[in-house]
Amino acid sequence: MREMKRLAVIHTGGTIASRPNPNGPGVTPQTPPSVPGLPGVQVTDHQPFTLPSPHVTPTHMLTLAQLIETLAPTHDAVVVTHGTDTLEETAFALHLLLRTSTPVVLTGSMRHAEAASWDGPGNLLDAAQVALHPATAGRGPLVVFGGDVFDARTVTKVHSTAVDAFGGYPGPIGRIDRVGETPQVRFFASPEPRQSFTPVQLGARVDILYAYAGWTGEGYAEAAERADGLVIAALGTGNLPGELLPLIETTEIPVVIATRTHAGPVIPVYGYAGGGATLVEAGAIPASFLNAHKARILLLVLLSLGLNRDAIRRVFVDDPF
Ligand SMILES: NC(=O)C[C@H](N)C(=O)O
Repeated sequence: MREMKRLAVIHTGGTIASRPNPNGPGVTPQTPPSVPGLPGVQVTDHQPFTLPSPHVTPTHMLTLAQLIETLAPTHDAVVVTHGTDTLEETAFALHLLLRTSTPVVLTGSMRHAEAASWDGPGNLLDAAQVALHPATAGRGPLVVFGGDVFDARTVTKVHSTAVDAFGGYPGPIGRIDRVGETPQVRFFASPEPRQSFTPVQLGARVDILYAYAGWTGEGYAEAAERADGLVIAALGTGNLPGELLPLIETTEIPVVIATRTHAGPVIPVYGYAGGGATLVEAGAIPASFLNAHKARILLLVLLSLGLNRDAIRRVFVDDPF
C-alpha cells in the first residue's frame, strides 16, 4: 500500500481566514480554511498567529521560519496561508532564512470566506498540490496564486483588489492547472543554488524612503539617525536628486538603493550628481533586482547577523540570494 503523504498547513491569518467582523466594521481574520479534497494526504494544521498581514512583523517571519524547520523533517511539504498585503515580504524572508529542502508554498486569497467569489479554497488546493509535486523540491519557498507559481525573490502584489493579484518581473516560474481532478504542474525554470542565513533575532531597524521629483532630502537625516540601515526606493536605474549625494556620502550606516520602477535592476549608469554611479561611489549599495521592501528584509537579516557595511555590500552585489 502507498504511504500517505504528510502535508503541514500553517495558517497565519489574512483574507483567506477572514469573514465579516461580528463586532465592528469590515472583515477580519477569524477562522482558518481547510484544504479541500486531497485524497491520500494526511494534513496537519498549525496556527502560530492569526493576523491581518499588515500586522505581520519580521519577528513573526522568524517565528514562522523556525516552525517550518521543526515541521519539515516529518512532512513531505508545507503550505503557509498568509494575508496578501505583506505576503511577498514573508516569502522572501523565508527564502533567506530556511535551510530545509522540504517544499514550502505560500498562498492567500483576495476575497473573504463569505464572498460569493471566495478564491481561498482554489488557491489553497493549488498551493498544496504544487507543494506536494515532485518537481517542486529544491526551489526554495514559492508563492502560488491564481494558478501561477512565483519565485519568492521576484513575486510582488500587483493589484489591490483583483483575484490575480500577484505578478512581478519576469513573471511566473510555473503553473498549475487541472484535467478533471488531476493536477498538471509545469515549471519553466530550473532550481538554483541558494544560501541561507540564521539570525537568532530580527531586531535591526531598517527604514525605507521613497524618492520623488523635487526631493531635497526631507526625512533623510531623521531616518539615518534612528535606523541601523536605510533603503531608498530611488528613480529609474537607481538615481536621486543631487541634494541626496552629500547626505549619502556622510552616512555611516548602510544605504541600499532600490528602484521605485516595477521591473529591472539597479545599476550604476549615471554620473551626474545623484546619478547611480555617484551614489555607489559615495558608498551606497545597489539592490539589484530586489524591490525596496525585499531589499529591506535582506538588509535587516544581514544587520541582525552583525555584518558590517562591506560584508553587506558583498552579499548584495556578489552572492546569489
Ligand atoms: N487579501 C488580503 O489578504 C489582504 C489583507 N489586508 C491582508 O493582507 O491581511
